[in-house]
Amino acid sequence: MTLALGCIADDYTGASDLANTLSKAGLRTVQAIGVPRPDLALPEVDAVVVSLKSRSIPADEAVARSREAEAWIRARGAGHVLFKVCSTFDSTDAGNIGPVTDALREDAGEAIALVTPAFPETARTVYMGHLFVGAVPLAESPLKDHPLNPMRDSNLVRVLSRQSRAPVGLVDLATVAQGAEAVGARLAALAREGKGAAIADAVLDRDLAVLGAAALRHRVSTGASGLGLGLARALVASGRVAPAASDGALGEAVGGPAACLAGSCSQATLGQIARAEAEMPVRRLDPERLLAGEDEAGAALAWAAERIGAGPVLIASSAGPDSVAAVQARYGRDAAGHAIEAAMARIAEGLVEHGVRRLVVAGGETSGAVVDRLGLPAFRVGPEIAAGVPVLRTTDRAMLLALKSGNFGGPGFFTDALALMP
Ligand SMILES: Nc1ncnc2c1ncn2[C@@H]1O[C@H](COP(=O)(O)OP(=O)(O)OP(=O)(O)O)[C@@H](O)[C@H]1O
Ligand SMILES: O=C(O)[C@@H](O)C(=O)CO
Repeated sequence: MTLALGCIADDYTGASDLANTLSKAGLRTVQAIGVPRPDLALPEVDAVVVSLKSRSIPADEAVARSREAEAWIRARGAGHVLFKVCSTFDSTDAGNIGPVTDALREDAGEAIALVTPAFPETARTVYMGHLFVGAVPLAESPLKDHPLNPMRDSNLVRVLSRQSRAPVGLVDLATVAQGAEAVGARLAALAREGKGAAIADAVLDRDLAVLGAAALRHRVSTGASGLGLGLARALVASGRVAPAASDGALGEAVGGPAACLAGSCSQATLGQIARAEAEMPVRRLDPERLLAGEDEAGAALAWAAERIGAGPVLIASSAGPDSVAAVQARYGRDAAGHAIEAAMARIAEGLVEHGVRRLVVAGGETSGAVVDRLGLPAFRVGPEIAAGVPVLRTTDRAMLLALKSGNFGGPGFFTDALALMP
């Protein structure tokens, strides 16, 4: 298998978002969980998205895991590696977008890396290096209250500079509007000034097509699904990939009980859980009891076991910013997050033991914990439920999943997802 494009995603939901975008753009794509083992049989594809759980771990570990993924991808012939980060640039001053981009750029022998989280389809746009979420700057969006990486600065040149070894420049929209040659010239000029990365503006899909064409002339870039779209279009336009129709077919129905798990505390997910309360039984975990050592997971499983024969259920730990802040103040941010993720993973495992083969998970870290616990090696990409969220089918067993990034999906997401997961 020779890859046209290799991608390293810093979380599992982001990886499925990217796999969905690449597949819609005509690239035959597989999402692998972690660096694939040598004995993993993968179908013939144009692109592989290696999913890591490296967004919120120490920077040196994120760099080491990303380098392992990069070595696997390069050994399969990919000329370009895209490091997939969140469209809301989720990170802290300690990393991990800057350190991983620095490392991949150095390994590729490049002077500068193009970086853009723009994804207009989900209303993420970048202008003058400032990231907008819908109509508001990042720092005024709900991301300012993210449980793990509150985003309080909308200027990505500044954000990335604080995490990077080399200074960071800007490719502004006026340059992008002049086309890929102009972007290439600007990158070269910034590299001569000693910049190691450049935030690129983009507000429309046509800007992404320009950035994709410019990025493809280099061996590495960093961005969200929007840059993936640009790269896919450039690969097709260059004739390096013959576009495949993505028919969204995922084989036979799986059937049996279905369940949803939510660990995301994003505003979008909170609204989706509220809506689901009118549509299916919903159980809310009590984080205080869970962190105090009570068996909340066991109780939730017993609750689910009584109901899943009759229809889907939803189990959620999600809470609003005030109660998240209270739990974190008492138990610590990371300890609270990890304990809740571990409980969700245990619940997922128990649900599968009770016959669940159709599972919807909301939240990147939560999805990572669940997928790891279930030991799922790779997914094929099926129909799109909402922008950035496809149905996934495991390559090694008959199971359907949807891994939803916290902020994605419409108000009826859980029911919408299950309707596409027969
Ligand atoms: N009630 C709660 N109080 C404190 N932390 C919580 C609570 N519920 C969930 N968490 C933690 O908050 C974090 C949510 O992160 P997760 O990545 O799952 O969602 P997200 O950030 O909204 O999604 P994405 O990364 O896809 O945007 C997890 O570590 C989770 O365990
Ligand atoms: O880019 C996005 O917004 C998503 O794919 C994601 O990574 C959220 O965690």
